[in-house]
Parts: sequence; C-alpha cells; structure tokens
Amino acid sequence: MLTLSKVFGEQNELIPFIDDYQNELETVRLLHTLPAANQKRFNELTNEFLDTLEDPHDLKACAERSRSSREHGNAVYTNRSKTNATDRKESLLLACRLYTEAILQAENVHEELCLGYANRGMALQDFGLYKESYEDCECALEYGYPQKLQHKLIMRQAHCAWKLGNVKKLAELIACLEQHQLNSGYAEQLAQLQQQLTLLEEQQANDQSEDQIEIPSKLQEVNHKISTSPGSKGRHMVATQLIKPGDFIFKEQTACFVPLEPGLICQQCAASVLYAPIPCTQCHQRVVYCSRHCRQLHGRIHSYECAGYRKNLFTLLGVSHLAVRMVLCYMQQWLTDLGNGSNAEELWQLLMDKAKQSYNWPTAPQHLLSLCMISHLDKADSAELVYYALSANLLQVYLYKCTDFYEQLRIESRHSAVAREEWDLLIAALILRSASQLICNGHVVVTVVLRSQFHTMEPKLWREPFHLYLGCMHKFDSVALISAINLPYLALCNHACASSIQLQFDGRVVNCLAATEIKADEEIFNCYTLDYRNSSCSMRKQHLQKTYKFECKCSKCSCSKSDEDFLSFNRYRCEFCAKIFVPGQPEEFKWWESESELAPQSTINCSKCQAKQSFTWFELFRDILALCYEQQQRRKAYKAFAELDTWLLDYHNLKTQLAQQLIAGCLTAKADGATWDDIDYTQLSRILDYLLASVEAQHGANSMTYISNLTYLMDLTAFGKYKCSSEQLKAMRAAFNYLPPDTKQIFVNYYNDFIEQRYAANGKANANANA
Ligand SMILES: C[S@@+](CC[C@H](N)C(=O)[O-])C[C@H]1O[C@@H](n2cnc3c(N)ncnc32)[C@H](O)[C@@H]1O
Repeated sequence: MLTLSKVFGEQNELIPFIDDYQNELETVRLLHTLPAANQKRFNELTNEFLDTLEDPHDLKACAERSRSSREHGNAVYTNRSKTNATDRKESLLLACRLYTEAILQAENVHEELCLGYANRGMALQDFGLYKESYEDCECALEYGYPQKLQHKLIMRQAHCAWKLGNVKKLAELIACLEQHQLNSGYAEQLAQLQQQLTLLEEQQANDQSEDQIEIPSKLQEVNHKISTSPGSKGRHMVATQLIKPGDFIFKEQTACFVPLEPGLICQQCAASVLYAPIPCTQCHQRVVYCSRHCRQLHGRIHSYECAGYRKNLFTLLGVSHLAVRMVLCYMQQWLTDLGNGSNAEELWQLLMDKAKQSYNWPTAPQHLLSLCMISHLDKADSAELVYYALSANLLQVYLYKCTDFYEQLRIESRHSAVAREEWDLLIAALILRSASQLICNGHVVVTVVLRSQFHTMEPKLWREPFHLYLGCMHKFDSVALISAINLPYLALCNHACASSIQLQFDGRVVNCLAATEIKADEEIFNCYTLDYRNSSCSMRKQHLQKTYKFECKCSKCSCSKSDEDFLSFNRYRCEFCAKIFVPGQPEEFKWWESESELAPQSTINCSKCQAKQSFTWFELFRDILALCYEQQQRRKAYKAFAELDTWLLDYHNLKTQLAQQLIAGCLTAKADGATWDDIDYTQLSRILDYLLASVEAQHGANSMTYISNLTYLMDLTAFGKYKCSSEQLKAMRAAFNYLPPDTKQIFVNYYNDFIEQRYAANGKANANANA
C-alpha cells in the first residue's frame, strides 16, 4: 500500500538536493527537469498514489445502511408519544438524527437519499425547524421523490413557508397545490393555508404602511493605518488615535477558508450549529452545507475539490489544502489583466510584478493582498522545502488528472498559447507560494462548540430550536479549532507576545476589536503563538523563529522578568522541603498531559532540594473525579480539591484544569440524574469562582476558553444557586458578542430563558420585600 510518506520519501531520492533556492517557480521546475528515468518514476509515483486513494462508493452497502437507519428512524417517529410533549420532542430529535445518518450513509444512492430527506423534513417540521424542513423537502424533490407523492412535500413546504412568514413562497406553493387532485384531508389543509396566506398578506400590507426608518450603519472609524516604511519588521499596523478596549478596529471578509475536520461546519458560510446537514453525495460525507443555497454558492470551488475529498487527499496535506483553495479562489482574478505571457516564466514574472506593485497598497483587493503576503521559503531548511514542493506538485497533478480545472482555465484565461506543461509549472508554483505564505500569515478560527461536536441532535439537549434545557449549557464547554482561513489584511499585524487585539468571527468575516488600550502611534499587535501567560519566553522564541523566522523583541520578551507571568501559573510547593519551586525543563510544565503512564512520577524534581515529587494527590484526585456521580465521592473531591492548595499555588495551571474537570464532571452527573444538595452547590460555586478568576487571569475574559467556562456559571446561575452580581451578568452578556452568531444565539437564549427571568423575578421579589 502506497502511503504519502513512502511516496514523498522515494520522490525525495529522485530529485536533486536543493541548495540554491531562487523562487517557487524554479523550485517546482526542478521536479519537472529530472533525468528521464527519474522523471518517469517520479511521475509514476504521483499518479499511482492518486489512483490508490480512489475510494469508490459501494452502492449496495450504502443503500442497505441508509435504509436500516431510516427504518430505525421511522420506528422512533411512529412510536413518538402523543401525550407527553417532552418525550415526543426527544423522539423527534432521535428520528432526525437517524434520518441524518440515513442521508449521510446513502452517499449517492438517490432512491435512499430522497426518502431520507423527505422523512427528516417531516421530523424537522414537527420540531419547529421550518427552514431546515423546507430545505429537506427541496432535496427530496431534487433526488427524485416519487411524483405521485410530491404533493405531500409541497404541502409541508407550504406549511413551513407559512411558519417562516414567507408570503411569496407560500403563494407559489398554494398555486402549485391547487393544480393537484387532493384527498379531503389535504384539501382541508390547503384551505387552512389559503386563509393563512390572506392573513399574512394583510399583515404585510400593514407592516409596509409603517414608516420605514433607515438606520444608518455605524460609521467605521479609521483609527489605524498600515505602515509600509521599510525596516526589518516589514509592514505593520499602527493606531492613528487612542483606541479603547473593545473598540472596533477593522472588519475583513475572506473568500477563502477550509474546515479543519470533515463534515464539521458548512463549507460555504462556516455555520457550526448544523441541525440538518446537507452533504455532497460524491465525497463520502466529508463536505456538508447548512443549506442548498450554500451548496450552490460553493459549487464551483467544490467541483475542483470533490474528487480530492473523496480520496481524502486534503487531510494528508495540512496547510497545502488552504493553499490550493487560494489558487482556486483567486486564479481567475490573478490572471485578469495580466498582459501577454506565453510561458510559465513570463506569467510568473507578470504575477510577481503585480505582487510588488500591491505591496504598499494595504487596501488592495483580497486576491492582490494575498499575492503579496510575505513568505520565508528562502529560509526554510531543505526537508521543509522539499515537503512543500512535493505537496504542491501532488496537488497540481491532482487538479490536472482528477478535475476540469485546466479546462476552465483554458476557457477563462486569455493565455491560450501557453502549453499545458507551462501551466503545470505555474499552478504548482502558485500552490507552493500560497502554502509558504500561509505558514506565516494564515489564521485558525477557534470557537466554542458542543462537546459531542458531531451530534447537534444530541438527546436531552434541545427544548426548541436554539433553546437548551435547563442545566445543559455546560455541554457547550469545548473549544475547537474549526477552520484555517486566509485573512491577508489581518496578517499585516505584526506579532507581540501580548496581543492588542481580540477577534470575533462570523463565518467568513472577522471583526477585529481592541483587547487593550492602544495609544495613538502605537503599533497594533496580534499574537501568533501561545502568549506570555501561557508559554515561556524560550518556548515562544523557538516557535517564532522556526515558523515566522524572526526574533521577538516585544516588551514581554525583553523585560528582565520575561517569564514571571508564565511561571506564576506553575508554582509548586515541594512535598519534601516545603519550599516553593517552578519546573526547570520545558517538558515538565504540562506533565499531566503526557502520554506516558510513568511521566508524573518520573520527571519532576524540586529545583530547590532536587527531590523527586510523588504527586500521589494527583492520582487520588483523578480516581475520585471518575466517580463524581456519587455524593460521597463528590464530598471527597471537594476536600481533595481544597487540599491541592498545599501543593499547587495561586492560579496553578493544573489546579485550574482539575477545577474544570470537577465542575464539568459534576454537571454531567447532575444532567444524568445525580442529585445535588446545598453542600454541592456551595462547594461547586466556590470552585467555579476560582476557575473563572484563574482562566480570566490566564486567557482574558473574552477568550473562547473563558466563554467555554462561563457555561458552568450559566448553569449554576440558572439553577438559582449561584448569585451573580450585576457586573458578572453584564460581563457574561458582553462575552457572548465574541461568539459566532449561531452559537451566540444559543447562549443568549439560555440567558434569557433561565437567567434573565430569574433575576427579573428576584428583582421583583426584592422590590416587593422592600415595599
Ligand atoms: C503575518 S506577517 C506580518 C506582516 C509583515 N510584517 C509584512 O510585511 O507583510 C508575519 C511576518 O512579519 C514579520 N514580523 C512579524 N512580527 C514581527 C516582529 N515583532 N518583529 C520582527 N518581524 C516581525 C516576520 O517576518 C513574520 O514572519
């Protein structure tokens, strides 16, 4: 079996040692100008590898699996309770989940797909997800739902259109239904919908008669500029006036991002709360959309990537996936107005001239800003250079062999005289260049997600769409890297180990806000690595040098106590000499995350008396944690947690992590039926105070890590056992603004459903008591 490492290993043997780097084009050219026998073998390896990855659909197995899930869903749906509303909702959600499985498993078996969609649409409608239900009916029709039953779907769509208040659609669907021969039951439903249409039309007429007030959009203050003055730091962002914490600095929208996990987020709009994912049927469920509209908008790009997803090629290639996406997104614009080039070299030169001209033009369109992002390939070591060059070659051959990208290029480009081999060189060089730029300019989107990421339809979670049950907020306590994204304007910010900005992502859009006060003429910094509170100066230096090729001289790195903040989260008391110490070696810092069973006992010595620490308290605590659904064990855990103070000082990293695990474990146990008493509430509230203060000190109150821990505060407050101050409530609501819109909606709803109401009621009770 050919693997990527085998292929790249053998190809590396066939190519010359690259000791004189010139540029991306010349590097790629080396792979195309090998001695004949080497070239033949080199090309064979690429082609064979791409062929090996082909993974055809087993249509029979797909159909069987899909049918079985759908039938299971049907049984759950049919047996839903007619009397108990909560049980009925649970059945509907379980049925939806099974139907989703049926849709994913069907792959491209249309007979199964259309039934899966039709049935999921029915369950979604019953649950109140009308937009999704409408979409599913469309999908069922698209995949060939039997004609004689289509009126059922149209009726469902009309119902959804009514619920969504979409007059135009409702009118169209009613007109369509009027053409059908309907039995008495359906005719009655149609009559009701006709009445609803009249009502909606009247309502719409009234709404329109109200004065339409134009709300002017907030003027975006220009409070910064890009300095392009030459210097070792290159271009950078500078404040032109005082910017206060939370102030808006700029907004950037990208044409180009890739999800980091298959099937996790919508490929077009990056939505992460997917109740009813719509998969591409051709690439083994790896690409999903939140709607047909998103699927259509992403159609052109996906047509070039579908085969790659089917082969699972992109997960093998890391940043080069985003690089090829950049080429797919921007190629057309790059080639426009390019002048006359007849070969790769001339076209490359024209493109590089374009990049040079755009370098001092920070408001240039995105494709040009991207073209002139800096890269450090000239400083890469040979192994790194070869790896990225081989990846670029593989992706270029993929585009030629497995997609119609070249065909489109021929139609769209004015450079018809350019030979195919020249395009090969140019495309591979552009992929290589994009990858090398992304290494030091790309961004990763981090957000709060449901713990069981792939199960939006998790049982006992949703009361209604986007409304959780009481006590379920903590299930959103995970932080995940969801996508890699190209944001060339944001990339103009240079690095400092204390960031002056805070990012808020909304799909393809990023809003950049000030995290701290930035004075006029001060540089605006982003932090490219773990910041000064979460890594030592030498760890940061090493990473920045290796990846970004510069030596950091920021205020945190150049002050005399450059590790003071970091070490403050890592102070121990020695079990033997009782003196306070901090670990001396980098690998000693997060020893509890080590894979090795022996790591805790074997690695940490007190730097004062050199005694090896036993950490028996750690093992003890971990054992109790596993049992925290039992009241007695929880009591032991609270005691053990209090005793950690002896060994772990201040806001120790490990103590923070154990506090988080204890609270999460107890909330999970409660959600699974364990009962808490007053001691539980009091102890957990105390531990939570510690946790939040510690996370705030280490990550800041608007970070995703902090917001993920806020979910515990929200649950405890919603239970009525934690008394939040009004400042805490205000800070909680403010932090929600940093979440992507779909997730934010869930947080805000929970706040309104269970917290706001409680405080409003308490306020009233207090007012009455005072009266
Ligand atoms: C994302 S880019 C920042 C914009 C870049 N200065 C430019 O001109 O395009 C990252 C690169 O900028 C340079 N850089 C960023 N922060 C720096 C700093 N604090 N000191 C020196 N160079 C820095 C490094 O070359 C780094 O690889």
